[in-house]
Amino acid sequence: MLMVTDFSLSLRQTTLLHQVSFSVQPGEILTLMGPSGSGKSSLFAWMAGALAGDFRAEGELWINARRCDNLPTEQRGLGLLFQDPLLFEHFSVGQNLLLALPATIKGDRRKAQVLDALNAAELEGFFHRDPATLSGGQRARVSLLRALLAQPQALLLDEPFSRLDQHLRAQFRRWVFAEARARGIPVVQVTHDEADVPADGCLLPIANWQ
Ligand SMILES: Nc1ncnc2c1ncn2[C@@H]1O[C@H](COP(=O)(O)OP(=O)(O)OP(=O)(O)O)[C@@H](O)[C@H]1O
Repeated sequence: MLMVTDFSLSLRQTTLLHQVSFSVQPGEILTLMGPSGSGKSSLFAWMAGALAGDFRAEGELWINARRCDNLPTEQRGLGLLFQDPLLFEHFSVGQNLLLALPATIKGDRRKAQVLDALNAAELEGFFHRDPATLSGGQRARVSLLRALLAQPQALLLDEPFSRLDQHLRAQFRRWVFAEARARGIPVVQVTHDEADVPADGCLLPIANWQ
């Protein structure tokens, strides 16, 4: 389970968010929606341990009963998906995915797991592909595989569907949510599009404070 308690965020003298709390069960999808500039991406950056700039943040982040807000990013166990998936462009698709695997997976099992994941994502034959040659939908799927292969405790989605055309968007969204449910991963997403909110998901409005 992922839980945020009493999260407050201010930027210089301005309070952006005041005591926001939520929890997300395994396989559940929580959607944060709110006006531009209300602090949604900054909340994500704080959860990921990457809040920079002049912000002041308070609150607690718990992931599977472990307090994480004081841990370095790499120890939080979060998978992240953004609007513009960043891949290592000088590595192949397969190498990008191998890098995501935990060190506990050894030897031949590493490549086998990556090949299985590519097959499951209908990307068979893509192991040696140069990321620069991928379509938007293929790149999105590779970025999700990369997040999932790292065996995350929770997934944060910051508008990862918004750059895809409508058909691909619906398809990719279904796939992301199905994977999260099947693996019991709690998901928090930020979106501006109500179509991204699953019928059985929860919606948390983030309003401009004050
Ligand atoms: N690095 C930064 N330094 C200073 N101010 C910043 C920085 N990043 C964002 N801001 C400001 O902080 C506020 C919150 O920004 P944030 O990106 O979290 O909002 P958001 O709700 O995600 O907006 P959007 O829906 O437009 O993505 C905005 O007023 C923004 O201009």
